[in-house]
Amino acid sequence: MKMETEADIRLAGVGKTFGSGANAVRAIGDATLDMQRGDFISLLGPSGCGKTTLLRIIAGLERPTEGEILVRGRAVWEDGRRSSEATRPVSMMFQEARLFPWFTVAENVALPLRLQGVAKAEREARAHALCETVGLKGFEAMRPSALSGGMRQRASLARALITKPQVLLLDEPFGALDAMTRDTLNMELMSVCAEARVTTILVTHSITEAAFLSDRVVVLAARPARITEVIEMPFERPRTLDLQRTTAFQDMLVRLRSSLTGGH
Ligand SMILES: Nc1ncnc2c1ncn2[C@@H]1O[C@H](COP(=O)(O)OP(=O)(O)OP(=O)(O)O)[C@@H](O)[C@H]1O
Repeated sequence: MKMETEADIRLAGVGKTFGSGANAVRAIGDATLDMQRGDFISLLGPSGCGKTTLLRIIAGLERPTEGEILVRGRAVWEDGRRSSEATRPVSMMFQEARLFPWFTVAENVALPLRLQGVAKAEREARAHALCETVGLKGFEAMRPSALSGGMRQRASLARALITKPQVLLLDEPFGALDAMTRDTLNMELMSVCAEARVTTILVTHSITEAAFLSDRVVVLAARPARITEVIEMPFERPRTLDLQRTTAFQDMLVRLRSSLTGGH
């Protein structure tokens, strides 16, 4: 069912309890949030507070026990069933690259198109073009085992983008990489998302990363995840790494840290 709504993503009173009775784990309390097309938000919160669960619910990988999620006006879950129509424009990327070792880089990147039944020539052309966009030109024919961790995440990002998603969900995608590689990939991510006006939600443990990339940072309290504050990042775009050295940015980090620790 298509409902009229302004928001690109709408969370309305979303809650999730795993298990029942004495073994019940309340992972998410009552999450309500609207995102417009092209918004970039980060979810920041203590470890185990339910960030990944919230992302999985939006992607349709996990069923909420309460509330509703709309993507572009369509309910992700209806009568307990996932709507593949609602999740079609959604792509998700994980901390580990999850590439298939027996496929080449280009084959891995093209895989979602193969699953959609796109013809080989078009798959290859699009995979090669995207490999170039994410800095993997010349590596298309290699196996993932021949790539560095950063390059594997580039391939993983290309695979997430190949279906031209309108919504991108990122679960600490560069968390395992060194700081320099992470900065580079974050810059590229920001420009790709801005260019295609992709609505993006990033789960991160890094306050700096959240402040640098986002339009708004959603601060979550410890389990069950509850949104305690939504803070605007009023920095002009396009942003460069120099922004991180400014007083305004440093002040924002202090503000975010204080919000994360509940003002203590
Ligand atoms: N399938 C499941 N069954 C039972 N409990 C679960 C399940 N998945 C997650 N949980 C619990 O829900 C809570 C939230 O987990 P989640 O992975 O969403 O947190 P997180 O904020 O992403 O953690 P981190 O920052 O450490 O990655 C945790 O207590 C976790 O143990």
